[in-house]
Amino acid sequence: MTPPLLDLHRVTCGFVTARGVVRAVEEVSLRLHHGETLGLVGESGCGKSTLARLAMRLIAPGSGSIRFDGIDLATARGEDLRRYRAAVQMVFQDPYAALNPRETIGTILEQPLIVHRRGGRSARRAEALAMLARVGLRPELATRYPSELSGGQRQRVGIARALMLQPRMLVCDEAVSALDVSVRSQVLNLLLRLRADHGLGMLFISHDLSVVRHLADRVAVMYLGRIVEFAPRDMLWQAPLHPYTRALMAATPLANPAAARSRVAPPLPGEVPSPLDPPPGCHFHPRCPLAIPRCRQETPDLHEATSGHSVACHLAGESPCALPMVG
Ligand SMILES: Nc1ncnc2c1ncn2[C@@H]1O[C@H](COP(=O)(O)OP(=O)(O)OP(=O)(O)O)[C@@H](O)[C@H]1O
Repeated sequence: MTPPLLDLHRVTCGFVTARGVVRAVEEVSLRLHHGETLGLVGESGCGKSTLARLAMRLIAPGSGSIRFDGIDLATARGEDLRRYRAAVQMVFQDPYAALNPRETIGTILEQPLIVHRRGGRSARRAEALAMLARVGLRPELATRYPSELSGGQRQRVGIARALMLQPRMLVCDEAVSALDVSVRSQVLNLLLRLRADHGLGMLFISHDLSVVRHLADRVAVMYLGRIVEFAPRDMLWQAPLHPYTRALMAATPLANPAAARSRVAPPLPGEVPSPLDPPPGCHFHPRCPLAIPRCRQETPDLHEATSGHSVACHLAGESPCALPMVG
């Protein structure tokens, strides 16, 4: 059987700080299949970027394992590591910060080919021009500098650069969050088209539910370092099971117009607690309108409530009808 493209198994990652250990990611298990887009949503600080950095092998987990196409990232060496590095690329939130201001767009696009020793000078230049066309940019832009481009054009360059090595997976961390609404939908549509053309797998991280709804096949909802719900996109929007997911949807009118009209679910009260000292039991219990004593003591497991739809909530499995409906 083909292994998943990305396979995280009980991954935990903490950061040691002067004030204690920040538990950024706790026991996260996720599988991303070939060609699939996995959306990862949650409020700021819940561990989304840490998960992206783990998948990019920029940091190593404290425990658990991460495999890419069967390759264990902790022990990968030589050819395996080289293959992984070419196959997994990242698109950043702020393309301006991610592009070298002193290099022309053409040179920026050629850089990955130079690093991976692919092609001669003229072949590289031709590939850079072809990639500009593929992301909807004019060839003249190859001689321009990042400062001469608009935000949308820069993000297209960021995407083009990520595609130069013909990767099999893109990690997009808030890739469209900095863009104006109209440019955002153009870039999202570009990503959709490229995904289809290249058969790309995508880990698509965003705090914006409407963006994830547009793009993702399956969605993982994260809260304070843990996955609290995981489901195919339509299933999640039709029947969100976790009170946190419901509250997030209610707080995002665009993600759920029905919820915007009739706010049955309560808005999200309070702030995300500190990951330096997360609440015991279910991390969400201090903000949960439905919390029962068990939620303060016992960590709910992420379990399959219906086929393909997992949730970590003591109440969701037992009496879904008790939960307020959104929309
Ligand atoms: N290098 C680090 N050292 C210490 N703490 C860190 C480090 N990186 C992240 N954190 C902490 O880990 C937690 C998770 O951060 P992370 O950036 O992964 O969350 P996020 O969901 O991506 O949030 P945002 O959308 O704001 O980036 C936060 O409390 C953050 O302050």
